Amino acid sequence: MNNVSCALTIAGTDPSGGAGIHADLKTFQELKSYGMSVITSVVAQNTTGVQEILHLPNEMIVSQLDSVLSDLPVHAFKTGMIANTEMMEVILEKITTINAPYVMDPVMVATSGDALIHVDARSYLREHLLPLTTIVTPNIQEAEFITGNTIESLSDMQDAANQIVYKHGAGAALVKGGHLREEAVDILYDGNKIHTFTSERIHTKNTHGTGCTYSAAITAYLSQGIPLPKAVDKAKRYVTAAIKHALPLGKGNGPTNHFAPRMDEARQ
Ligand SMILES: Nc1ncnc2c1ncn2[C@@H]1O[C@H](COP(=O)(O)OP(=O)(O)O)[C@@H](O)[C@H]1O
Ligand SMILES: Cc1ncc(COP(=O)(O)O)c(N)n1
Repeated sequence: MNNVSCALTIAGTDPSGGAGIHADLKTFQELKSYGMSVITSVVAQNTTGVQEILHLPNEMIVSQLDSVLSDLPVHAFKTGMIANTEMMEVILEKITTINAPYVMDPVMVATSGDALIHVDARSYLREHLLPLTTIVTPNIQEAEFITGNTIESLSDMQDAANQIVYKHGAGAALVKGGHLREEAVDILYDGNKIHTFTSERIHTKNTHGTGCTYSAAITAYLSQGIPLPKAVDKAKRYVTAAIKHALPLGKGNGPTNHFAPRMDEARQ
């Protein structure tokens, strides 16, 4: 098979299959990019929350990155959960050698409310990793941390997206308003203009892994050479269908459904 698009995720695990590496690989597969993964932390979690976390030694993270980078092409990559500053430092050194779009999901807290990264690591992420990105995809809470400002309206989201690019050096910023208004509105600033992506709000508690799914879909489309903002537009459709048909599995917040976007497309 020629012209295969290769997408890499660097993130933590979710044995219940809804978030992290698992959501990323399912999304890459559904969108027809070849998926690869480097695991940062093994997370015992499910739809109700996080039970335990084991961080892999930094040497093992580097070793996994070397295994991939010495042997296979990477056409786009994303980072998710990177738990602490030391881990960020070793990952930074390796990813600066990759010549491909970089999507950062600045994961800080899980949908369940459990902290996924050390508080100190947030500043390192903002100061050192953010300037390397092609696009960063913060939710409101993460955008508030990055900018230091409260976000309560669409115009606050636009200001935050602008600031994340101009002041903090991201290539582009997609501020996700999933939790803000009746409609699910996301604001993208790509360095040229503001783009708005709106979908209906779906009344469901099954939103485990939505942020991972969205950023993985953007990564898959970028790996295929689709430019921003088209890649975001297509990814927004993917995640909306995945939430609309989210699976009522588990006792807490159920996972997104990766078969759903394909089914929706087939119906059109
Ligand atoms: N209930 C919902 N209905 C429709 N779209 C949603 C809903 N919740 C979140 N979204 C959308 O899902 C995507 C992921 O956003 P969000 O849930 O805010 O990310 P995170 O998981 O990082 O908190 C965004 O496009 C957001 O607008
Ligand atoms: C390993 C890992 N990474 C990220 C998330 C965030 O998930 P969500 O997409 O629901 O914010 C998670 N729960 N676990």
